[in-house]
Amino acid sequence: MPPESSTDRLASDTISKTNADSMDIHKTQHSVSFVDATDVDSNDNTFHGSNNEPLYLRWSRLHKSVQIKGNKPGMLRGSIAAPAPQFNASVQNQGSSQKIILDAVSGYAAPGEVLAMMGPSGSGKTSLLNCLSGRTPYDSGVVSVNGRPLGGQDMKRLMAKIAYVRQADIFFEHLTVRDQLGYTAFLRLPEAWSAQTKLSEVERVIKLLRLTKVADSKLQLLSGGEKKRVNIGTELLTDPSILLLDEPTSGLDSTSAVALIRMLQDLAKSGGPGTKGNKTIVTSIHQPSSALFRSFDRLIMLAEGHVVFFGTPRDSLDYLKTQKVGCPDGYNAADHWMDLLVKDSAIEDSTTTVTIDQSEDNKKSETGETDEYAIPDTVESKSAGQIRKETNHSVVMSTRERLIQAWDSEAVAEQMDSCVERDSNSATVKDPLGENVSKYNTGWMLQYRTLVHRSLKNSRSAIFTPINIIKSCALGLVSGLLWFQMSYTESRVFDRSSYFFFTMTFWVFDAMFQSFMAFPQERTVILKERASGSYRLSAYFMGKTTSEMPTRLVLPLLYMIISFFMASISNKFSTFIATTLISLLSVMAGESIGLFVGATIYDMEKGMTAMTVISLALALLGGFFVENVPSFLQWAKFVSPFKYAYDASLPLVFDDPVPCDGSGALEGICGGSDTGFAQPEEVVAYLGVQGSVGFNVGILVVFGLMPRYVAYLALRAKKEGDR
Ligand SMILES: Nc1ncnc2c1ncn2[C@@H]1O[C@H](COP(=O)(O)OP(=O)(O)OP(=O)(O)O)[C@@H](O)[C@H]1O
Repeated sequence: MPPESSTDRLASDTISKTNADSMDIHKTQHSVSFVDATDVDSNDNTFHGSNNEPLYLRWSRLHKSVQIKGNKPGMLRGSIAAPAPQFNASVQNQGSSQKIILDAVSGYAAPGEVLAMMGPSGSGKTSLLNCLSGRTPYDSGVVSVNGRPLGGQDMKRLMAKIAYVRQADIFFEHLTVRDQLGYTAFLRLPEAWSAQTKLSEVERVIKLLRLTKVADSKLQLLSGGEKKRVNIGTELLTDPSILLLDEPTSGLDSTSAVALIRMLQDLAKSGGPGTKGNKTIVTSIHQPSSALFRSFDRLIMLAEGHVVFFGTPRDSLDYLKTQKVGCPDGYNAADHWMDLLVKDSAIEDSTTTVTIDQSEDNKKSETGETDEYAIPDTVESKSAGQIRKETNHSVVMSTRERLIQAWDSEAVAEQMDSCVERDSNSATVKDPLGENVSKYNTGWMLQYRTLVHRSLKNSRSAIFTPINIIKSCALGLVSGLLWFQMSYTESRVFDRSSYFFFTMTFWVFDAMFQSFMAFPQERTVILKERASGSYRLSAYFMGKTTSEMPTRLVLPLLYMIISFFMASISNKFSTFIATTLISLLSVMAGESIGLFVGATIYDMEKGMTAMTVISLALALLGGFFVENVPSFLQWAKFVSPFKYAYDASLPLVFDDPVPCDGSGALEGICGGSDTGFAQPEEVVAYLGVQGSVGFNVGILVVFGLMPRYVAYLALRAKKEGDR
């Protein structure tokens, strides 16, 4: 424990003030809850009863650590690539080590307030938000909502009730703003609500976030700030009581950043038009301007996973004074905090000094704001510069560590515990997450229908692009010309079979790579949406499979229409239909393999390598290129979908006797003669076809389903926030 000092007094003053605030809000909260409870519409009790109630979020002694794998010495790593040991102490550890990313973190966020989370990069802001939102587990500690400590199952339900706006704006970029919000409304608003009500909610959010002008623009065309607002809007649709935001201002110019934070502050106070109750807002933010810094209701300062301050911005400045590191006049308070807390090897090792006066000036000129603390002349600027000069590494290190040491986390934790205990003993406390045990607001069927609709729209724009249509037509034309008007005779038997091998190979490859490439992008959207309890994975998978099928199949169909008749593969229309269906089935098999690789291998580069090896190996094993596959590899051809697509097509094409023409192509059957016929079954056997058409089609169906199912299981095992 730190020695009794003015620091301690200030910390305990801050805490008791905090507690007093917490008590006040807490008192009012019960009366609000009571009014809300009586005001519930009979149709939507699971929703309004839980989501609109002001919620008090507290956490105490949160601890989280992760396993860090040590670098194994490799040829390169051991020599050139490894950093010099003196610069990177942790890398020296060859085995795995434990890294503490949150250590005894305590605090609270109250309804009607914006809590700003600040700290240098890597201080644990995202990790804390992830834990509070239920996205990632923590090792120990307590998170409570309205005095109810949350267990593992509660955390799952909490995920659906807390809106969490992550740093990255992840959407299906082909959709418009209205589509994005509309689909979210249908997936996440209570099923009992009418479509009209859901659409009016969408319009409310569009208006609230000033997105009217871009409502019908595709997301890929929006600016960074507009995308961020859509991201926030997507979460606000459910009118959540708690809104967590991870650096919502990153990538925004300072004017938009200020506007966004002001909007959040309004939202916290009023709940926004058409909503009930105040919102509890927690946002992480990087170095706001002085004015913005002072406008937050409360701050939590983090450094290396420790809390170094929790309280109001004004108190934070007093606190720093007691620590003898007060913010100099004319200096941005947020920047000052950051200077004290930052641990950057580049700064520590540097002998030159970066002047903060400049960054401050830049900031002010960007925002056009006047700093309330600013004292316009050089005397003060100079003293700020001098202070900055003191921030050589020894001072930075000792100040940060001293601040970590000085903060009495246990006192905050004890206050949180006593509030939780008092609340849980209260007779009026009810389950803040509502009685609904499911984390979904909608049933499987509605989720499936909505996702089919969205996927149809999305895949139509993503797959059915002009460039893909041109590709299919051009390839059809080239193939048609290469195999142009083949006669149905002995000499063209191998050309005919090679047409099918090429066709099946190309379309399986194409589907494999397309679905593999599409998946990493889609996977992040799915993980994000699933983390907020939008839908079941099975609904998504079924929706994707059924909706993308028609669009994915149109392209091979175009190719077949052009090439089949140009090459004169057969003059029977039924053969055209049957072989086209088989090529479509092989596309489904290829897509399924692509999904499997995309879902199981997270790393794009590794996935790409795996795809290349798998696809080429499967094509080679198909039996077309190597006639005499070594006996120990004979089994391997049975794992190639190309083989089944090829074997299923040939009996359909060679269904009439083939006239011998003396070319010797079917030497073993025609014997070099130009009279007589090779019987269909003899031809297909000569070409090495195995199994009946039905059997090969059946195996193709299995290929279309099995890897897809494994991909589903792999995706199920992944959680949002996994790194
Ligand atoms: N799963 C993990 N494995 C290894 N390290 C992790 C993991 N999760 C977090 N960390 C580490 O924990 C620390 C805190 O990370 P976090 O993302 O919470 O920081 P942050 O304050 O949000 O940073 P930034 O402001 O740059 O986003 C970082 O050093 C990060 O590398």
